[in-house]
Amino acid sequence: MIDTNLPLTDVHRHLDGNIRAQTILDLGRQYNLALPATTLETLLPHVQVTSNEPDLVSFLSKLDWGVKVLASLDAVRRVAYENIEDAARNGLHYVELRFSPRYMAMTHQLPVDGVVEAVIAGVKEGCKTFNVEARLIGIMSRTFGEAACEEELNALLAHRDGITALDLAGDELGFPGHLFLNHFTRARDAGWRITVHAGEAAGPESIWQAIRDLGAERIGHGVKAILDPALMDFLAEKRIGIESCLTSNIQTSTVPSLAQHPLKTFLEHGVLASINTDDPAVQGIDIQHEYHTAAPAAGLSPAQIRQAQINGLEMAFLSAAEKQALTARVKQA
Ligand SMILES: O=c1[nH]cnc2c1ncn2[C@@H]1O[C@H](CO)[C@@H](O)[C@H]1O
Ligand SMILES: [Zn+2]
Repeated sequence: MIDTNLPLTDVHRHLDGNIRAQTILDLGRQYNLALPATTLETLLPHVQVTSNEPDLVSFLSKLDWGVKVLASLDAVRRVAYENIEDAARNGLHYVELRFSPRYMAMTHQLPVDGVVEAVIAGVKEGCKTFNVEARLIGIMSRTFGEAACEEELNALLAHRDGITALDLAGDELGFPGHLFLNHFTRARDAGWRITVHAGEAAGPESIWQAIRDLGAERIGHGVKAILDPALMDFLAEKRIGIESCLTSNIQTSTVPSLAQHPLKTFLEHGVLASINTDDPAVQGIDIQHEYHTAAPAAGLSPAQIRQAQINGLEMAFLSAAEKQALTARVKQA
């Protein structure tokens, strides 16, 4: 199902939603932290989704143990490095990793800009070791409000050259996009690309708002676009990328079943949509599962799955020359 002559990408993957359970155990021991369990088997239900959660916010609480063990900047560097190792193991040639530095810093009061620096360093080292190409997307966690997001943005801007784009994630219903207009103006002024989690918990108006007011060139999830025919046309015409995450949308109860997922309709409508993971370690999935199991269950034909793979590269926050170079490297291999 995956075309091995084409780059395999994942452009929607949370670095801090992809901390290995084994690493949570290791760091808990290393820093003498109280964890809810002491073996991998008994820890898993606390750090992984075992059955679908009733809503997005319940799902998101599953990420908390991963960041609670980040007791030092070394720990942050380790999880960043392991994210690249995992990407390589999953067969990814290119990955965009997004992370919320203030969320990662919160439990142990790490310096937020230090977290940004440690993530950049760990990813850079990983890319060299594992021959994976990566870009970083800074997340503002909307769940903590406008002031916290400003702090988060300032820390990201302190390392602006190591960051490619800005995103807004967390509780979409509780903290709508209009609260963050100034934040996104600053991000665009810094020359960053923009993607926004929208139309996951809230409706199509949230997607319109992300595009028109926040400057989003891509949308995370965008599931609710299906409810608005004018928006569907607009997305297709303007080549706005939709970062679909199939299994995630089931686990958050955003979509009742894969058979009812709108990705197939997006592709039929000519929308630039791709297949991505979201929070693979928390979800207990990887990109291979999304292509080989979730996509067929969502009704995608082999040709549509291939189109989604092509779209993933087109949507990537890379220059045309960088995309060409990546394609050439994969063909040669
Ligand atoms: O599927 C999702 N939808 C919305 N926000 C998410 C999702 N997965 C993770 N985060 C949020 O992203 C930040 C960590 O990178 C956290 O704010 C987490 O709650
Ligand atoms: Zn996400």
